[in-house]
Amino acid sequence: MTMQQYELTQRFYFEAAHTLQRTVDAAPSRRVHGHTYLAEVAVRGQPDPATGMVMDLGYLRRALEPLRDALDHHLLDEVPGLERPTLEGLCTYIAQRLSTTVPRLAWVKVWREASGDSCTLTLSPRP
Ligand SMILES: Nc1nc2c(c(=O)[nH]1)N=C([C@H](O)[C@H](O)COP(=O)(O)OP(=O)(O)OP(=O)(O)O)CN2
Ligand SMILES: [Zn+2]
Repeated sequence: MTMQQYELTQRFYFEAAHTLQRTVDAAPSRRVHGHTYLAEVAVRGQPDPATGMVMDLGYLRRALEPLRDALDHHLLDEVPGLERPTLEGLCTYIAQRLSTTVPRLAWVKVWREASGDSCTLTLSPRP
């Protein structure tokens, strides 16, 4: 029988400003402007027989709190450790920040509901 894998997810949102250097819509993108972002992270695994949980969601929520604090109402261009203020950069940043505190991270998704833009970073399982 194949081993069953569960994905446990937790979502948060943040409001943030940024500027972007790009060739499409270059002038408005260079100006400081803001978006409402949503981010979701998934942990993959099997429930611990003792608890029935892959991971306690309370633990995951606690791990996400400092991340939200670092991003919400910030100018993303100035957030230490966030190399690019793009959806891709945010996925990388969130994955890196969680890598030391959240085991078995499966993917990180960041999106903007209003425009329908999203990026998902899929993390390969550690050998
Ligand atoms: N690959 C990526 N491309 C773009 C990203 C990104 O994170 N990754 N981000 C942006 C911008 O943040 C930008 O503000 C969105 O611009 P745009 O697609 O032009 O949409 P807007 O709603 O801001 O523009 P309207 O002209 O109001 O529709 C761009 N690209
Ligand atoms: Zn933008």
